Amino acid sequence: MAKGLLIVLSGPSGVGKGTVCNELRTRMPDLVYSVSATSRQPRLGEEHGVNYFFKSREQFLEMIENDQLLEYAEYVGNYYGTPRDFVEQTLEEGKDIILEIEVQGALKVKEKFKEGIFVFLLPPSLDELKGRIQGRGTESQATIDNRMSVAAQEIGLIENYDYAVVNDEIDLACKRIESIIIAEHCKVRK
Ligand SMILES: Nc1nc2c(ncn2[C@@H]2O[C@H](COP(=O)(O)OP(=O)(O)O)[C@@H](O)[C@H]2O)c(=O)[nH]1
Ligand SMILES: Nc1ncnc2c1ncn2[C@@H]1O[C@H](COP(=O)(O)OP(=O)(O)O)[C@@H](O)[C@H]1O
Repeated sequence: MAKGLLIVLSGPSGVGKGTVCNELRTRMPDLVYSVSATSRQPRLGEEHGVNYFFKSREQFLEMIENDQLLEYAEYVGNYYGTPRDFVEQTLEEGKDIILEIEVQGALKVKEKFKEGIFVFLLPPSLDELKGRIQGRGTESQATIDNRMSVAAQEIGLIENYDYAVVNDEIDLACKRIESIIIAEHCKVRK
């Protein structure tokens, strides 16, 4: 059986990765989502095992030690990482899986999975990006400033990606990503 496709969706904080992924879940029910582990505190409404596997820093370090993570990164003071077994198992079963991760982690995945499909989600502008983070109301001003400076560095690494998708409207952004996945399935693999 052919292996599934590994799709990596990255982009700055607040660009709409979570929103786009939620919408894709409805539109592409066969696409599997990788649930990451993190040492950050849950936000209101977030559930363990659904949004993230919430871990203490010690538990997270133990996962690194035991080689349970495909990649991990420290981002604005917290650890985030992709559980390895679930990804490998899903691909072996011939199913497509999407990882929503930041740029350092995406570059590490690229070293291991050259055949992965790397998609960068862009905001229409940096002002719009700041507005979206502020509008979400989940971060303090200091965290927002920090995330904005990380965002500028992240956008500078876009050349490592296969596709750039602007998230101007959710519907359009999802259509672009759906089209990419469909096209990748039609590709002649050499
Ligand atoms: N490297 C890596 N980054 C992750 C992982 N899970 C989530 N992230 C990224 O970590 C960053 C911060 O995530 P989060 O605190 O949930 O904030 P938000 O995505 O900006 O709402 C985002 O860019 C996520 O895409 C992971 O498993 N590995
Ligand atoms: N295309 C869009 N147009 C307007 N607002 C959006 C769009 N996509 C996402 N948002 C809003 O931007 C904020 C950040 O989105 P979110 O999905 O949490 O981003 P991320 O997961 O990349 O940090 C949310 O309040 C969300 O409703």
